[in-house]
Formats: sequence, C-alpha cells, structure tokens
Amino acid sequence: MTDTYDLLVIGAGMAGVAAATKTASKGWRVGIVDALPYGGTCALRGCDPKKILRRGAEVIDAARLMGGKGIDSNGLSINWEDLMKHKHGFTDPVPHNMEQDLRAHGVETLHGPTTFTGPTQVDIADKPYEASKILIATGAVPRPLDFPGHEHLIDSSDFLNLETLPRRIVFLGGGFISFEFAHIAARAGSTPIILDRGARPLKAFDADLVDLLVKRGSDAGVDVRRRTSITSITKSSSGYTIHTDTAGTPDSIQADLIVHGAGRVAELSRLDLDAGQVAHGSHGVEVAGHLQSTTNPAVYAAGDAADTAGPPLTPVAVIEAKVAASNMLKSATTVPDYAATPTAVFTVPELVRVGMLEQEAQSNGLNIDVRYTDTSGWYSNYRIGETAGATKILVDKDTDLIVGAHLFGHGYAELANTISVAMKHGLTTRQLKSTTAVYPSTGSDLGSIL
Ligand SMILES: Cc1cc2nc3c(=O)[nH]c(=O)nc-3n(C[C@H](O)[C@H](O)[C@H](O)COP(=O)(O)OP(=O)(O)OC[C@H]3O[C@@H](n4cnc5c(N)ncnc54)[C@H](O)[C@@H]3O)c2cc1C
Ligand SMILES: NC(=O)c1ccc[n+]([C@@H]2O[C@H](COP(=O)([O-])OP(=O)(O)OC[C@H]3O[C@@H](n4cnc5c(N)ncnc54)[C@H](O)[C@@H]3O)[C@@H](O)[C@H]2O)c1
Repeated sequence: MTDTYDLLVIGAGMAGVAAATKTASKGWRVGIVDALPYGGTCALRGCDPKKILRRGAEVIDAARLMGGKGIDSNGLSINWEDLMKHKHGFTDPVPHNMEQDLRAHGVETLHGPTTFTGPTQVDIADKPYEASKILIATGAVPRPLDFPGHEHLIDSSDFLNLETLPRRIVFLGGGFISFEFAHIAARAGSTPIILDRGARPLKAFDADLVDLLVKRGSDAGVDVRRRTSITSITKSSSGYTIHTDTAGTPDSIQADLIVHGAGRVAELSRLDLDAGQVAHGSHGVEVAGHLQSTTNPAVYAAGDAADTAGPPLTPVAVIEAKVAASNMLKSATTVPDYAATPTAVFTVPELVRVGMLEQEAQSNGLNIDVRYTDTSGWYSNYRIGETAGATKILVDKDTDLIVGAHLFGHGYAELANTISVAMKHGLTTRQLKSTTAVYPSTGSDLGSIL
C-alpha cells in the first residue's frame, strides 16, 4: 500500500527540517526522509563540527599572540584525538535528537535513498510513497574531479573525521573549505599548502582583505599557491606525489593527505528527476523565484540543492525552506529576501563580507565612499596581541546607507551581524554611529570603523 503525505521532504538537513516542522505545525501530514543519519551537512559534516575544531586553533593562536605578554605558550599544542572527542560530543547525539524533535512536531521520519518514480511519487528504499507536494532539500556534494589520481583525495566530511592529522597536507582549491581547514591544520602542527587555480583565492571576498588574510595565514604556516592546479597524483611508499601546473610550469609536491576544497555541486544524483518531470541544471533544481519547480508544480526546492540567487549557506537554506513552506501552505509566490546575508570564512582571524564588493557597487553606478581602516593597531587588537586587522565599508554617498561591508579581524563576524541588521532595515551610518555599545567590546569599534 502507498503512504500518502501532504508534503514529503527529501533531505533532513537545515532546509528540510525547517520546512517539515513549519508545515506539520499547520496540520499537514508531513514525511521527511534522509539516506544518511539526520542532521545534514551543517550539523554533522560542516559548520558546527568545523567551528569546534577551529576553537582548538583559536586557543593555540590566542596563546601564541600573547607569548611574551604574560602567557608562556611554549609546549602548548592541540591534542587532535581529544579535540575530535569534543567534536563527537556535539555531533553524535544530533541524529537521534533531531528525529525525536521532528516526531514531537508531528513529522513522520523515514530512512533511505529516495528516487522519483512519477511527478508526485517516489520510492524510498524500494517502498512507494505519494505526496501532494514534494520539497527537494538534498544539499550538495564535492564537485567531481577528473584528473588521474583524483580518487586519492579525501573530502571535507572525511577531514572532519580524521583520527590523526598528518603533517604534510595539500588542499585543492582556494575557497572556504581549504582556508578554514588549513588554518586549523597549521595550528595543529601540520604544514598545509593551498593550491588555487585562480589569480587570487577567495574571489567572493574583498581582494585587499584577502591579501591580509593570506599574509597572516602565511605567518601561521599556511602556504597559498596561486594559478596552480593538480595535473595528476601518484601514490608512493611515503605518501603521495602531486604533480602540479603553475601558470604553465610543472612541479611536484610530496604530501601525506590531499583534501578536496574545489567547490561543491547540488546533490541530485540519486533522485531521477526526469522521472519526476523536474527540470534541473548544473546549479541544481530549476525553480522560480518563489522556489517552485519550473516544470512540476507539485515540487519545490530549497537550500544547496536549489538553483537560486542565494549562496549555499546555512541561513540561506533555512530562509528558503521557510519561504517554500509558506508558499506551499498558502499557495503564494513570495520570493526570499537575500539582502544583506552576511558570510564569514572562519580562518583565524576571520574574513567577513556583507553586501556588495567594491567593483560591484561601482559597476552598479553607485556613488560610493570607500572607508578603509587599518585596525591592526587599535586597542581591541593590542589587547590580544593581534597585529592584523582591517575593514572596508562602502557607503552610498547619496543616502548614507551601507551597501557593502568587508571585515578582516578577530571577532568581526559579530560586527557583521550588526551591519547586516543595519543594511536590511535601512539604518544610515549616522544612525548607527549614534548608537552606544558596551565598552570595551568589538562592537564598540563599529562607530570608528564607519
Ligand atoms: C565543510 C563545510 C563547512 C561549512 N561551513 C559553513 C558555515 O560555517 N556557515 C554556513 O552558513 N554554511 C556553511 N557550510 C554550508 C552549509 O553547510 C550548507 O549550505 C547547508 O548545510 C545546506 O543545507 P541543506 O539543508 O540545503 O542541505 P544538507 O544539510 O546537505 O542536507 C541534505 C540532506 O539530504 C540527504 N540526501 C541527499 N540526497 C538524498 C536522496 N536521494 N534521498 C534521501 N536523502 C538524500 C543528505 O544525506 C543530507 O543529509 C559549510 C559546508 C561545508 C561542506
Ligand atoms: N564558512 C562558511 O560559510 C562555509 C565554509 C565551508 C563551505 N561553505 C560553502 O560550501 C561551498 C563549497 O566550499 P569550497 O571551499 O569547496 O568551494 P569554493 O567555491 O568556496 O572554492 C573553490 C575554490 O577552488 C578553486 N578550484 C576549483 N577547481 C580547482 C582546481 N581543479 N584546481 C585548483 N583550484 C580549483 C576555485 O577557483 C575556488 O577558488 C562554498 O561555496 C560555501 O558556500 C561555506
């Protein structure tokens, strides 16, 4: 017999869970399914475990910055095994707790790989199900690579589960994952090398601040090589030989571990979307702005699996899921508001962006004031022994509104949250500067940064 739902959600990550609980709370019969233990990328294999490991790196780095300033950091080191146990203390209970919470909200939880068999029909572990609406929230996976020896790479999930951390680690790709992991690995005693094929890494971030981050990372032991790609990898008795091409010049690197940080793609591989009459492309499920499939009105998509204007980040996945759920419930066509979504690369210290890059503001014809500040010598950095920090705020001269904010420094992700509120709700820099902050705190730097 076929089970029938008002909504079936495929994928129990941040997007899927948000949509399932919202629709169930309105009385819909909702099923949610995952092929893996519940929790998705962010909680089990991404943001949360990553930032627990990063805490180890922060502590080491903070102690080193205070070396000779009252702290004896000699001999201080990360015990990788213990740090991993700390991580597992958070991640291990997630699947059980999440399922319990979903059931408490009235959501039926199912398990197994899910495949469309028709426009409103799926098979879950070979059992048929039917639903009036289906939400695809299947996330993303590492982009397939095709050079000889690519099978020797581990991915971000493997890295976050390493039982020991080897010394010579190479990261392919100069994006979020490589930078964050390399900053952890360097503080844990490894010698990470990041290979990026572009002229500059972290292209989505302000170039001047990226240069400062690369310099600060280099001081901490992170080697970034630009215009470099891997041509092949061979396994040897002492590890791997990575053959590289740097702007036409061949070279090789010896490594114990090679990590995939060369981008992620929507995970649609097991869905058989053609059977579901769901159009899809290289960026994910094709949806209208309001997240409904362009070809199958019963299907919606949200999060990393959906081809939308929002970047593949957790807060975006959640917002999209809530908007998709609301649109399904009300037969509405609301489009998510992606304005002023902040994003951070959690290196030590972090690099943050909200809104437009300088070139984007200029090419949009905005009359901007670029307010660049070197904060390295400020009290808040002196206090912790930090010698790197800078901000770049782009202000529309005509309206006094912030159109872009770029921050590199200790604790600046929290500053970005305040700036994001200001940008979203139209506060001018004058209004922001008239607000008092706890002193001394990172937030109390905001007025001077503006
Ligand atoms: C290492 C790493 C660090 C990150 N750090 C951050 C960060 O600090 N901040 C941030 O905002 N974002 C971060 N991200 C991005 C963030 O994790 C994702 O944007 C977010 O988790 C996407 O959520 P989602 O619900 O769309 O998909 P997911 O959380 O990936 O959930 C999709 C689920 O669908 C399941 N699934 C897939 N196919 C099927 C199928 N056919 N049948 C059944 N189930 C299926 C999967 O098993 C998975 O559990 C990070 C990502 C990575 C990889
Ligand atoms: N802190 C966060 O919010 C966070 C952290 C990790 C991941 N994420 C999300 O996950 C996504 C994927 O992360 P990612 O770091 O894998 O990708 P990314 O898109 O951030 O960076 C990939 C980088 O790899 C380079 N590259 C691609 N192919 C290459 C090749 N063959 N040789 C050399 N360089 C190559 C690209 O030029 C790019 O610089 C991100 O876009 C982000 O949305 C977010």
